[in-house]
Amino acid sequence: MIEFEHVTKTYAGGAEAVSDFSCVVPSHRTVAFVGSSGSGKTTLLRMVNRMVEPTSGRVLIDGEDVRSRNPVELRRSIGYVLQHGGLLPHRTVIDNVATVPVLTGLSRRAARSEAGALLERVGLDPALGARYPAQLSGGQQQRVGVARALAADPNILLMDEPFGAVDPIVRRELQGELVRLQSELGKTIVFVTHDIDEAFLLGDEVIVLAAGGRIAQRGTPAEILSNPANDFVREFVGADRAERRLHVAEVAGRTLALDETGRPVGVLAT
Ligand SMILES: Nc1ncnc2c1ncn2[C@@H]1O[C@H](COP(=O)(O)OP(=O)(O)OP(=O)(O)O)[C@@H](O)[C@H]1O
Repeated sequence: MIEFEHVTKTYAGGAEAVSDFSCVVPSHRTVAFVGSSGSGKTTLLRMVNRMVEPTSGRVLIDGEDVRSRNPVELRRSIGYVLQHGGLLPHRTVIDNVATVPVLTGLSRRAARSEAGALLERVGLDPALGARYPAQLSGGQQQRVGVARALAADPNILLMDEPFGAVDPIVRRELQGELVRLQSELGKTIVFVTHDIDEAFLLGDEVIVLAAGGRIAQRGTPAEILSNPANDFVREFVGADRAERRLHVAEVAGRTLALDETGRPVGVLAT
């Protein structure tokens, strides 16, 4: 479980990027932080692995203040996936995935063998392990990024717009893979995105952020869709969803449009 307790962040010379933010990310669940550019999503995510220190407030993992943890060890114990993979360009794919397990004491041979299995787990042909990152497509690189984040078998995965730089079709594929992986692995995931559809698809709970890391609304996708808290959320949620194969169902007295996976994608006017 991750707890943000009244965290605030003011960067040197800047305005408050996050002000008085509190939330709980329960173990084995995915919480999606969604908001437009500059709403403080990345700042919040990086507080978890101490890449950003809050100006005030604290972040706890399983009840322990992250400030009491050694930052290097903390980062090695948490999976982190970035928009551009963050892969080391001069190392092969297999060695990129094996890096952390080697650092934590596994033999190179054992780490590579594990890395091969992880590549398969994220839907890649292990033969791609011999390539360098630049020799992979954007979608394949993101899969490697996920495999690398899983390599230390972390309880927590931090994902910062991990599918933001790939085309919409590959993006859908990667989202589907993550849903499948999460149902097998049950990690505690904080997923940052500016795409509300992605947040609804992946988040057990969604936190809609306004400027300054202020919470505009939090809830399950169905709660937010059936009852947007204000105009800001209503506008954020109201994108065109006509291309989906939809069906309707009654939830909490409202008629919701659900997509083929049963996820709510809109409220029908009555
Ligand atoms: N190192 C920094 N120094 C000064 N200001 C910063 C720094 N990092 C972020 N900021 C500012 O803090 C605010 C929040 O930034 P943050 O990256 O957390 O937002 P975000 O929601 O993740 O945005 P995006 O979707 O564009 O990545 C922005 O106004 C940004 O300019």
